[in-house]
Amino acid sequence: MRKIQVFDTTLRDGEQTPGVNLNFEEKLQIATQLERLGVDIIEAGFPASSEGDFRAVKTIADTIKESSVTGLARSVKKEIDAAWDALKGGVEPRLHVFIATSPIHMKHKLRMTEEEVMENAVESVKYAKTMFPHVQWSAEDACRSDLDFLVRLIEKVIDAGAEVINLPDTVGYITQEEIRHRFRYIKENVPNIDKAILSTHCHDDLGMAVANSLAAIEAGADQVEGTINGIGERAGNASLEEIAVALRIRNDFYQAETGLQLNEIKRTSNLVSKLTGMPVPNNKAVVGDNAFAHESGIHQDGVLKETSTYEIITPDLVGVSSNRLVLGKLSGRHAFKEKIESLGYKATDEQLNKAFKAFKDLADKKREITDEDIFALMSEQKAGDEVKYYELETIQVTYGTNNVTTATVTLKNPENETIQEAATGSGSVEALYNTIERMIDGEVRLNDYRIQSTTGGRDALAEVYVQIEHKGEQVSGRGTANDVLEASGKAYVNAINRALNLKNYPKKPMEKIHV
Ligand SMILES: CC(=O)SCCNC(=O)CCNC(=O)[C@H](O)C(C)(C)COP(=O)(O)OP(=O)(O)OC[C@H]1O[C@@H](n2cnc3c(N)ncnc32)[C@H](O)[C@@H]1OP(=O)(O)O
Ligand SMILES: CC(C)C(=O)C(=O)O
Ligand SMILES: [Mg+2]
Repeated sequence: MRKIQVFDTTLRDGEQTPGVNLNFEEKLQIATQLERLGVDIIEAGFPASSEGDFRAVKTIADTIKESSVTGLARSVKKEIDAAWDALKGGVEPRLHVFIATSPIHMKHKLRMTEEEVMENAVESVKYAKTMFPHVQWSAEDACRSDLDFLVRLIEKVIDAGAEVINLPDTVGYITQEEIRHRFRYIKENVPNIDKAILSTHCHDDLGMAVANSLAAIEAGADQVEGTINGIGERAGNASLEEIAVALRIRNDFYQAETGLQLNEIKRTSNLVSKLTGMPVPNNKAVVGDNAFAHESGIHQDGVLKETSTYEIITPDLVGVSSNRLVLGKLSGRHAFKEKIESLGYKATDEQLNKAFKAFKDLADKKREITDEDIFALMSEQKAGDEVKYYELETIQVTYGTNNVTTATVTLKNPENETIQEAATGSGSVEALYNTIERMIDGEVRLNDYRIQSTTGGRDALAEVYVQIEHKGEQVSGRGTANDVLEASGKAYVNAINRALNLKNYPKKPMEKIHV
């Protein structure tokens, strides 16, 4: 299997992300994790750009032992000197020096001719080689540069001592077909190309950075450059974690692999996200929160039967502890059953069907159903196995700071008749409970009332717990609903029914159980 060198530029190009500014300690922390991840080369910064970056590159070079550390410099002697000062204490110091080679950049930015660029590039590589054992040379904007100019230039730069030739797609412009053609053309036409390796460095302006990097690897690039989470200048760089995982999962196709410890990927991604303040989108490949989450019933059923039906990457491969079945309105019975069993509930088919219906009703109102929601729902279901003498049908409460609070309730009574009543109270819950008390047989004494939300978030369920005394029985009841008053009403009626169950109250004429 071909080995692809991984060149990580999270600390240099990644730091060029608008809004990202890593301090010295943060850079060192990320470099240490990159070393653990097993990247071959860490580009730690641009030593001549500031004192802070110089210090960070120097400390990283002096500290990191398992990866080679490099720093970027323009084709300018004093920047190469600064890079040497920062990098010389490291293991096999390596310089990354660059100059732009496209007509647009040469004419408008550098204001140099092809000959001047060539002379400058060769001189800077020769100069760097007087100090550095390893020199990488980059043709900035290579993917918009004239190919025959590049062929002539690369030959000379290799003769000057560059051992890595990087051909960046600086502005994220190229397509896969074109990048393959470029890399093959350079390989076939630069006479001394076997003295160097080719590197690819793609940007994501058209969302093709990873695809283009893989295409360049297909066409002979032996080094790939990118950043963790794809951060970087403008739309960012190629995501190294995506490339490494694509090479592993599709090594049947690419016949190439990196030496990364893939199970360090998630941890590295989290660290970079935290320290740069750049959130990872939930749907991001490999490291997004949803990368191993399954929402719909058909997918969940498939995954429960055999994960490979819908997962081409196993979560543990990239350091994610497990996949996640997200329960929501598109989930099916298999996933629901798996969830309630994992929470310790056993259910007959009939109980499962009832609970599943209640779950679907809830999922229609709530985006994601959490374990706490399932607990609440299942404890209601258990209560649901008892006879429901009274069934709450509708509640209407009018409350105003200057009005008397009034509740109107519709109930189904033990005779299966629908009855309605209204009463007032000093607050909504009191009005509600006064009303219900008027509608049932016997007095109710409320001993305890507690309310809590099952989860965080505005759409969390309210769970109400009550303790009452009714017909000489001390019982508790629970109710769960999106609305606090509905949950309060349900808890109260639930407790009343429990008391009646304990009393073996006469059965309803036609038992009808709602869930
Ligand atoms: C594609 C990339 O990502 S390249 C890396 C980009 N990263 C950075 O620029 C971050 C660090 N940069 C810096 O701190 C500063 O830009 C410095 C210290 C490098 C230079 O700062 P200044 O001297 O103030 O120049 P400034 O940045 O305004 O302009 C860039 C100059 O470098 C020249 N230049 C650009 N690339 C190169 C190069 N590879 N080699 C030589 N000169 C170059 C430009 O033509 C321009 O020259 P001019 O002043 O004669 O017009
Ligand atoms: C400095 C070079 C390698 C670069 O970042 C680019 O061209 O995108
Ligand atoms: Mg770049």
